[in-house]
Amino acid sequence: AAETDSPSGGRSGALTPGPAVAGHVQKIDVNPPKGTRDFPPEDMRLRNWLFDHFKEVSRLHGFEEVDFPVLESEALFTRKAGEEIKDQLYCFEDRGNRRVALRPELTPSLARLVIQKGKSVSLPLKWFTVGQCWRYERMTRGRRREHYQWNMDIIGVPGVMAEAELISSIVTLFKRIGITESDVGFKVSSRKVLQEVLKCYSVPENLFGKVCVIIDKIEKIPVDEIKRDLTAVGLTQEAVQELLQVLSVKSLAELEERLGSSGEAVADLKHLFSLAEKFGYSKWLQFDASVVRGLAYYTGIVFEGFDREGKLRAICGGGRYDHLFSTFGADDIAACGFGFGDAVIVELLKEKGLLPELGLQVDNIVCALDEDLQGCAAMVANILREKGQSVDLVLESKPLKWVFKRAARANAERLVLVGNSEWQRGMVGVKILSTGEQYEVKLDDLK
Ligand SMILES: Nc1ccc(Br)nc1
Repeated sequence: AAETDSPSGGRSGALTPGPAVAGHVQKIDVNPPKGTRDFPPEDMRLRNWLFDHFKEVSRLHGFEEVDFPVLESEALFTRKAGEEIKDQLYCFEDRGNRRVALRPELTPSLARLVIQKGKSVSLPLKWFTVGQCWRYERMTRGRRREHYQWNMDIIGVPGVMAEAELISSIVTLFKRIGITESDVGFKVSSRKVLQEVLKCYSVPENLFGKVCVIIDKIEKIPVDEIKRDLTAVGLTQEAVQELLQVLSVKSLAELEERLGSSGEAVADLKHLFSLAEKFGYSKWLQFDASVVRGLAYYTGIVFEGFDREGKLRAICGGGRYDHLFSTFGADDIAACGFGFGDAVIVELLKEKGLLPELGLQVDNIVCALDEDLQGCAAMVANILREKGQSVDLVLESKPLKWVFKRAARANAERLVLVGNSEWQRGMVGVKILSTGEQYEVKLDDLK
């Protein structure tokens, strides 16, 4: 039966456990909650491989790691701009009657911590985190409800060197995992383009976020719906027309013709593209006036990483958010950042045949040949572990055939066998599994 959320919040369907029948326990549903994932060892190795690259790139760029609770006050995310992220908030009332939410994104938590730290931290801040983010979406669309996001943020730098540095970080990541500029690119624009157009039509500043959120849907819903939604928030037909035209501008030169050279939008974008030359990633960037991103708080440069074959959703996205802090009642601080999810990138690596082969790897299997030598085997394991060697210690009596099979599965370097006669002479048996070479070695010489 199709899985649907029943009003009671339970789930109907073939696998849902029924009530315990008197005398025996009904088998539980061993799958994780709808829209969530387990990470069994082979998936966890891939996740760690990816996250280790995230963290190494952040370290290379001089960023400090931070973290926040996955549970936040709902107030952090209740922006009134019609964002999808708010419609899908995984929120509830806790036992203390507090409105809380599983975070749908990391930037508001980061802003909260920066405000909390206040003058005790010196700007600029370069902070990064990798954290799980949540959304509650009716499973009718069968989409995931959680993913992990790598975020890097620069707080306190108003100039576009900050955005250039963030894009440099992402390019570095792509290169490390074998993705090139022929596989992906970055669409770059600035929300100041929209701001300058809206200003010409005397559209009140407080509508800016809403207009951007509507326009972000331009490739997802019919243009007539976009026009209707823009009109509904109070834009005139002329303003709507001009907005849609400026979004179809094909080059920075054409944008400059349209908006003039004196505006910040053109200046910022020209500066960013010239910095891209210096950073060496010009080939990765393209101006695309239609990029606005779907988060209400962006105020300047926005960018998103895309796959050139056009098969996948955006790989990453980010931009400048210079007024987020004042929405939390604090003084504004110039800021920019990006989010990079753990799902689309893995789909891209699969497409490109770039998934790494990450088998279990252990240095030694240590095995007692007799039940009463288990303690001696533990001593051997200890000696090796103190030398930094990984040891899979066989914990119960097993036939040698089983031990060899486990050693092969663990891709072990060597097998260390603790036998009675050898032990009496202070020796253990060693077998190098790659060559079959076999020898005895004194315990003290084991390394
Ligand atoms: N914001 C958000 C959270 C979780 C997933 Br899956 N996608 C987007």
